[in-house]
Amino acid sequence: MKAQRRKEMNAMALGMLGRVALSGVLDALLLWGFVHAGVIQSDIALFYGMAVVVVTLVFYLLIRSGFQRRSKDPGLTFPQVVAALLMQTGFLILAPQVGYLFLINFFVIYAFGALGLSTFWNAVSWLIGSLALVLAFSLSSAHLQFPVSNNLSQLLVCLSFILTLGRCIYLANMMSRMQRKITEQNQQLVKAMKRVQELATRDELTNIENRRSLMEILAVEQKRFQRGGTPFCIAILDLDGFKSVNDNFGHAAGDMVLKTFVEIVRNEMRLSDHFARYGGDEFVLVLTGTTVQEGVTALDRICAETEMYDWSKFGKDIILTASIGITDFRPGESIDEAFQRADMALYGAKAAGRNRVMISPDTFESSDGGTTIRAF
Ligand SMILES: Nc1nc2c(ncn2[C@@H]2O[C@H](COP(=O)(O)OP(=O)(O)OP(=O)(O)O)[C@@H](O)[C@H]2O)c(=O)[nH]1
Repeated sequence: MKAQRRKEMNAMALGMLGRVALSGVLDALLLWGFVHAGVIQSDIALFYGMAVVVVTLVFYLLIRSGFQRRSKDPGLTFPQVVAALLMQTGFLILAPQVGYLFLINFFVIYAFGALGLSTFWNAVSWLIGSLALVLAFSLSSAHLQFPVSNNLSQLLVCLSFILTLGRCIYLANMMSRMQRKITEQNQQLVKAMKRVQELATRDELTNIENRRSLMEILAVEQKRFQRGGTPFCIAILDLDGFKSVNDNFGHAAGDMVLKTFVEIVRNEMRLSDHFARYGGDEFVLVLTGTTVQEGVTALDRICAETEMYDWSKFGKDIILTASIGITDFRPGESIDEAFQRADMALYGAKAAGRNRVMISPDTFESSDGGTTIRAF
């Protein structure tokens, strides 16, 4: 993976170097035009062309050698910027007759640098460029010219501006494409993180909270209870005879039953309640801000809805009911203690004939199909 990434980085760096070389060749051709227009000597154009070839070759070999792979600047952007600045400054001093051409190249060089350099290294390259300019102006400002003395040189000046603008726009466009790509990657990352979070906290089959998430929810509710005394109840819900659905109609039918039961509960619970799959056909409802009596009313409705539901669409003659044990959370106790009480109440509901809500032992009440009865 790392080797692949390095290969990609190297290919990108070489691609960029190719573009820089092409830019240098364009300048060499323009200079050749100025030779024909009688503005400069041919050796300046020749020398410029050779400098482009040598600098490109040196950076090509350096990037290919891979010695910079582990550095923060694997594409050698900073050395390339400095080399280009010094080269333009050198030719500004050597050929001030076409000095404007080397000066406007500074814009292209800094646009190139902005693609890959940090703020610090951009500032350093700006400082180096500024010092080089001071040197160049102090040595050759008296001879600096804007060569528009004949038609050909006018045409070449116009062409050089067009090409420079084109190169700046090209680099700016590259930058905005890179930014778009980064934005897209960030969005994908956020999506992936959301998915990971979902996988960690959601039950895959029913898309409600899973056991792990339930424990976190209960810990939060416990703290809230300890701080402000906001009451909450824990109810454990279990389908009666669910195993026979699997055995007689297959796992897929069993899955549909579980999903449907979740929908029944969701229709009856309040938005502030939490619903989790504890495992298999066992579910937990955390009823917040609710007393046991209030909770029982909602749970009775769940029992009634489950009993009335037409389960036969998942398998001939399926009849399903739910047993539920409920307890309130009490001061000073642990989640485990409350949970055990709810579990005992569920056990009581099963033992008392199923299809009912049973309130935890020391509350001494249960219900049967909506009718509250004493059971403990
Ligand atoms: N289809 C399906 N079945 C599951 C899943 N997870 C657990 N089960 C099955 O659910 C059944 C739960 O067993 P029990 O709790 O004994 O089922 P029951 O028949 O409802 O028993 P009682 O609660 O005593 O009425 C087992 O057969 C498990 O294989 C699941 O994700 N999908």
